[in-house]
Amino acid sequence: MNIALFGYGKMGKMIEQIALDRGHKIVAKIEVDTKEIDFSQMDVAIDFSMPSAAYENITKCFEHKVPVISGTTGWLDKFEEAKKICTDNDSAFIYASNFSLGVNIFFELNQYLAKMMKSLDQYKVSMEEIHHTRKLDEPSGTAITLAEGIINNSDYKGWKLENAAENEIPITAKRIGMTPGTHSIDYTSKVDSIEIKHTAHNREGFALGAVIAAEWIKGKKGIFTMKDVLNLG
Ligand SMILES: NC(=O)C1=CN([C@@H]2O[C@H](COP(=O)(O)OP(=O)(O)OC[C@H]3O[C@@H](n4cnc5c(N)ncnc54)[C@H](O)[C@@H]3O)[C@@H](O)[C@H]2O)C=CC1
Ligand SMILES: O=C(O)C1=N[C@H](C(=O)O)C[C@H](O)C1
Repeated sequence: MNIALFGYGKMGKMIEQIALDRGHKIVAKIEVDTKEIDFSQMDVAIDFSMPSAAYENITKCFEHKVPVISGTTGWLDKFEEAKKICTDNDSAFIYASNFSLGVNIFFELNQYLAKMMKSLDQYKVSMEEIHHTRKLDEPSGTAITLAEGIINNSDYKGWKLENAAENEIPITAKRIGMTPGTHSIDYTSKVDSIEIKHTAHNREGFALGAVIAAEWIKGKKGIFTMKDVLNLG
């Protein structure tokens, strides 16, 4: 399959390595905003760029009917517009705040736990995410997906990084060294705590998930999620 990489930083390079190992060809590596892109050879585009660049990269691909796998976080204020442009152009799209298999299982576990905790008022939820010091956005996209998973299955109404109200989930974002990505959710009462945690040991899981998603989307039209790709029901 011919893959175009939008963004050739830490993730772009890791994705290239995995895609080549799986027999794919990299037909473009785009690192800056440019008008001279040849879309004709692309079967799928994978965007791991920057919050400020993702929307334009993704929508340009849709206009050329190139399916997109998007992993860039911090641009979701334009998500609905991007989905509309995908549909209008009969293209295909998967966005995931986290492409790793482990985190996608963790998303399911988080929702299941939130449902069980819903009626237990004595427990208060909180979340912590830790990433490397070069990360541009906070909280992480993964933390936002986790917070939405709790909100959709409980009486919590939102999330906040600081000064969370009683019905909001407090999120602490820490930036430490080279940390690839650690997310934990804690339910604490006066007598005990329950904690679930996912720790990425490196970036390989994110990159493999993105390449698997690219293989899966080839030839499809529409808007999908990693739940579809991984058959998580
Ligand atoms: N969904 C997931 O599983 C994961 C998502 N991410 C997200 O992916 C994004 C990239 O992460 P990293 O590779 O670690 O960052 P990075 O900073 O190492 O790489 C970003 C690259 O984008 C390039 N870039 C800047 N403007 C561009 C443009 N207009 N078009 C194309 N490329 C452009 C930069 O030159 C840089 O090489 C971040 O938003 C991060 O949060 C990171 C890991 C996993
Ligand atoms: O920027 C990163 O590195 C990561 N970003 C994603 C996020 O914001 O959740 C996924 C992963 O945690 C690594």
